Amino acid sequence: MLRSRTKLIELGKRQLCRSMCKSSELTLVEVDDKTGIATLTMNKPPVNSCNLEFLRALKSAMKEIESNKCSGIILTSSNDKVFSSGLDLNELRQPNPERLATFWKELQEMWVTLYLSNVPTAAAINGHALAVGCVMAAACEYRVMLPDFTIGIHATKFGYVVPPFIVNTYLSVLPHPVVERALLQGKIFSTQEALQINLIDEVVNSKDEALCKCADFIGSFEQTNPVARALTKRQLRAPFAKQLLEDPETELRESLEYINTPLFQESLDQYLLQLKKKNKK
Ligand SMILES: CC/C=C\C/C=C\C/C=C\C/C=C/C(=O)SCCNC(=O)CCNC(=O)[C@H](O)C(C)(C)COP(=O)(O)OP(=O)(O)OC[C@H]1O[C@@H](n2cnc3c(N)ncnc32)[C@H](O)[C@@H]1OP(=O)(O)O
Repeated sequence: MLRSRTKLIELGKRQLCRSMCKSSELTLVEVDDKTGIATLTMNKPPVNSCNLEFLRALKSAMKEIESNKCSGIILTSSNDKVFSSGLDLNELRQPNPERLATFWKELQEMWVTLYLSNVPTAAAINGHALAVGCVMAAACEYRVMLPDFTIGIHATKFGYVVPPFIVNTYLSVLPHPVVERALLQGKIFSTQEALQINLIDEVVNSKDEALCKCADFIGSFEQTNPVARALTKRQLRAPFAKQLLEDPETELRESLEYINTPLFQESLDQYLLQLKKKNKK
């Protein structure tokens, strides 16, 4: 009882000393004056699907947080049912070649920025986290999730070949056989299942609790040297990012080629129809 009250007081304090840093329409950044932790809230209605502008806003917010010497990043959503629905599928459908290439480069850069961020990163997953939504959470160092939501990469279910950097994000969190089965089945996990396979670290009952846990995780590095921590993280993660760092053009070319195939475009059309139909029922 005493412990939970202390927690609540702590939570209150944290909320009081939170100050606005910089916001765009698509992202909201609040920095806690005391801890230096930045909460980056995704705010692209209705479901935080990642179009070009949103990917840009996310990357730029993360870079800004790093350059302001914040002590860590908590990634979360302003939608209380959806963390992120992944890529905006409209960017992939009958695409304008130039925009698609720019879009895909932004995806690569946003991923590298988050995955190799110098500061500790934590995801407060307060809703469904699908496909690239799951990838963003998995690219963080710590994940805490609310019950009764879903998380996973179901690309193969609707005709997507999973690109290597997405495979690698899973591989840095889960053992190879688990990744293989999950990606080949296009498996979407419930919160409880995600906990069982360690795709997430903890389950909590509210967004405030999720933010608190993430802040505690970031606080656990207080006694470490930030430069040594950042370089060690980079050393551990660089092998998974090697291909994108050294040869982003090949990944870009392969992805664009694939997205433009009739096979991909047809399955995308069907998938989008299903999504819309669901709402008309
Ligand atoms: C060598 C290999 C090379 C290349 C491979 C190429 C590509 C593969 C790359 C990467 C893998 C894939 C990455 C992705 O991220 S693809 C995105 C996949 N995401 C989804 O399938 C999520 C679909 N959405 C949902 O399941 C639900 O919307 C959700 C559970 C998130 C929320 O449900 P809710 O009931 O709350 O909302 P809805 O009414 O369903 O949605 C509101 C509104 O938004 C539209 N919507 C939803 N998601 C998307 C999306 N991802 N893109 C675009 N639009 C989306 C939905 O249709 C609704 O629209 P409307 O009916 O007009 O209101």
